[in-house]
Amino acid sequence: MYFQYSSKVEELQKELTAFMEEYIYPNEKVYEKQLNAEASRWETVPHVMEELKKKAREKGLWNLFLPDSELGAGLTNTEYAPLCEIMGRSLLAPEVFNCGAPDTGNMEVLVRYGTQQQKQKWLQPLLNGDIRSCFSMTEPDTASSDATNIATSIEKDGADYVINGRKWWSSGAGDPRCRISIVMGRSNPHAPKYEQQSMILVPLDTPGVIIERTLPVFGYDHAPHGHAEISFTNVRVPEENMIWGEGKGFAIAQGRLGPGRIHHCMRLIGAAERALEELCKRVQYREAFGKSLSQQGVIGEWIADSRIEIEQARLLTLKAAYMMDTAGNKAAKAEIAMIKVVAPSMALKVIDRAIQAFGAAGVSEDLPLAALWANARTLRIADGPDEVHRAQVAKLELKKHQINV
Ligand SMILES: Cc1cc2nc3c(=O)[nH]c(=O)nc-3n(C[C@H](O)[C@H](O)[C@H](O)COP(=O)(O)OP(=O)(O)OC[C@H]3O[C@@H](n4cnc5c(N)ncnc54)[C@H](O)[C@@H]3O)c2cc1C
Repeated sequence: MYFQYSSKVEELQKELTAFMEEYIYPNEKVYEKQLNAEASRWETVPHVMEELKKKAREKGLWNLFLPDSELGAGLTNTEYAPLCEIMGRSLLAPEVFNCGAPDTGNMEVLVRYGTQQQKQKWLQPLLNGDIRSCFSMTEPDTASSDATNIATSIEKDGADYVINGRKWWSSGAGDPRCRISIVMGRSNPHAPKYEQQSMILVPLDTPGVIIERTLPVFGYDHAPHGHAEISFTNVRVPEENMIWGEGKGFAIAQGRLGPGRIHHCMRLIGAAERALEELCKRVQYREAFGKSLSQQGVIGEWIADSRIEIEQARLLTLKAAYMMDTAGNKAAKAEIAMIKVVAPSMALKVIDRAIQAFGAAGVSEDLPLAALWANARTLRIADGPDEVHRAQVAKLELKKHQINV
């Protein structure tokens, strides 16, 4: 095993860290202030965001997630992991580097499965950071952790498809720059179970698409990004909007969700690192009962456990990334499922200890900890709940040790 990052990655780590310190952390509060100064938190994007995007792009810190070197930075998953981790230290950062969800997953879909026309119309503006996108799979009325349940219909009608259904938790749909959704729905109800669903491109300004509301997460509205409930009523799009072909929804999901899931895990490690750093600084200057908090035995244990848990999660993330690079996303499914269980729980524990060490300040919005915790908690559900990933790991393990009964 070789644990050293390449010089290219080390250089990018340095540049990203410098950018975070100079531009991201000082602008977290500026972003919130600009958002709150608007009449509505949903209608405009704080101008500091576009300024930061411009700076990041000028410095070449742009589309780092895309392995395709003509379109992205040409980094492997293993190379991208430590960089994505740095971005995960702030909820503001991923978008600044055009590396935010769900756009990254949607761009990967278009790169892999899109037609030339789809790429020109939707991929290029996404790569440029000119528009944003959302992904609409989950439905309020179906248990969406099992995507075979997805009930939204996609019916062929002449040279069009007509979509009817209701989605929710379409992240990013609240953003005024969000123009397009990749919608998953049932196009072939009589086909075998895993060939019934398709993914289709639906511009959000198509008649019949209505954003009904956005859903807050533990009280955080995540404006202007948001998580939207969207109704689709007789929504008509041309047949060329179908991605790859009818019935390919599951096949695309396999390609899309692997990278998306591991990116979340990489960012969670960064969030945990930031929390641990804040904790360590705090406990050295804060005194209670005659000595600094760092001298209270239990706090030393929190610090040690946090460091141990972060390192474990990072190694598993890198193993998953390595498997994706060398054996492909499908072959890496056990590692992706494992890290998707490990990373959110690890981050929750580490961030929670930091919150505790800050006392009441820890749960306030003066610090980023509460928001980071809320975000990490959603990732035990979003992109598949823990239980489903554990079931996948168990299934693969049992397959390895099959006996005849
Ligand atoms: C902040 C956030 C952002 C999201 N963004 C998006 C998005 O952009 N696009 C999108 O389409 N969706 C998005 N989602 C939705 C998310 O992917 C789904 O919530 C998730 O897949 C679970 O589906 P469900 O909510 O229908 O839960 P259900 O399917 O109803 O499951 C409920 C619970 O049942 C249990 N369960 C399920 N299966 C099993 C099993 N096999 N064994 C044991 N227990 C089980 C689990 O505890 C699970 O949490 C987002 C969710 C959140 C919270």
